[in-house]
Amino acid sequence: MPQIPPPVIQVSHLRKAFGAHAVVQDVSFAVAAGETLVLLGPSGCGKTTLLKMLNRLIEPDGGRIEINGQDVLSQRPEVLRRGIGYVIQQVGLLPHYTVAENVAVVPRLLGHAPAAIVARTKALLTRLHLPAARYAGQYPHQLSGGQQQRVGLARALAADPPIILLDEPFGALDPVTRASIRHEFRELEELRSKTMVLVTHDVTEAFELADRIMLLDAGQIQQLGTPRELLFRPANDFVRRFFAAERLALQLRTLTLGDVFEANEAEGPKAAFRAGTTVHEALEALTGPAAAAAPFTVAQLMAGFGEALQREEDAWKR
Ligand SMILES: Nc1ncnc2c1ncn2[C@@H]1O[C@H](COP(=O)(O)OP(=O)(O)OP(=O)(O)O)[C@@H](O)[C@H]1O
Repeated sequence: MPQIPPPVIQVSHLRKAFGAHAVVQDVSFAVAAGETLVLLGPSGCGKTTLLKMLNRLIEPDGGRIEINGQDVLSQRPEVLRRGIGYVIQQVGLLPHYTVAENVAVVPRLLGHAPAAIVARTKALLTRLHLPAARYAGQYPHQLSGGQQQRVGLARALAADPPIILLDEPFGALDPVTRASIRHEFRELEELRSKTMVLVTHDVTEAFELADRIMLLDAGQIQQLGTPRELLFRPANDFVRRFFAAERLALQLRTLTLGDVFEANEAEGPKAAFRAGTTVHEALEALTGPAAAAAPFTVAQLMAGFGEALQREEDAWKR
C-alpha cells in the first residue's frame, strides 16, 4: 500500500464564539504537505477567525489543532508563530525599519547568522522584483502598496517556514496590481513546497490559487473540495448560488486543454498550449503574440469547451 503522508495541519471539531455569536462551529479538516487550502466565503463567515486560531492569535473555545502531529496548545504561542509565516492585508511593516530590516525580523529572532540573513534577504527581494540595491535601504512609506505587499511576503518567507498563513494578502491592491501579483505569487519557486492556508472573499482568486477550497457560511463548512468539485458537484444550494454569477468565468478557469481536446490536438509548440493550460489562459494566449503557434482556432477551442462542459456535467450526474 502506498504510504499516505500525515497531514501537516489537522483540525478537529474547532469552535469559537464571541459572546452568544458562534463564529466557527464544529469545523474539521486537514491540510496536506505542500497543499494550498483557500478559505472562501461571505464577509463575516469566520474565515479570519479560523485562520488566526491556527497560529493562536485567537484561542479556540473547543476542538483541537495539530501541526505536524503536535497540539498547538502545548507550544508557547511565540515559538509556534516563528515556524509559521503570516501575511496580512494591512502588511504591518515596521515604519522605522528599512525594507531589509523588516524582512530580517524573524531570522534575527531565530538567531540566524548575520551574513546568511543578508544573503537571504537580498535573494528574496530580488525574486520578488525589488532589487536589493535599490530597495533594501528604503522605508515602507517610500514604497507603493504593491511593493509593500511584496516586502510583507518576503518577510513571511525569510525564515523559510514550511507553513504560511495568508489573510487577504492582495486585498488592499487595485484589481490590475492584484492580478499581476497573484500571477507572480503562483509562479514563485519559493512557495512551491509550502503548505498554505489563504483567506479570500474573491472567487476568482480562490480558483486561481487553491488546490482545495473550503467554502464557509456562518461558521460552518458548506463544502471542502477541489475547485472542479465545488463548481460541477456543489454539495448544496448555498454552494451553487455562491458561484452562480461567475459560473462561466470559473468554468473557463477550471477546464483545461486536456479536457477539451485529445492530448495530441491540444499540445502546441508554446508553453501556453499544454494539456494543463486552462481554457481561460489559452484564450488569452490566442489574442497575444503566441497565437500563431496555436494548434487550434478560437472557434475550435470554444466548440471543444462546450463539449467538454457537457461531458463534465454528464459525468457528475451519473
Ligand atoms: N474579537 C471579536 N469580538 C467580537 N466579535 C468578533 C471578533 N472578531 C470577529 N468577530 C465577529 O465574528 C464574525 C466573523 O469574523 P471574521 O473576521 O472571522 O470573518 P471573515 O469571514 O474573515 O470576514 P471578512 O471577509 O469580512 O473579513 C464577524 O461577525 C465578526 O464581527
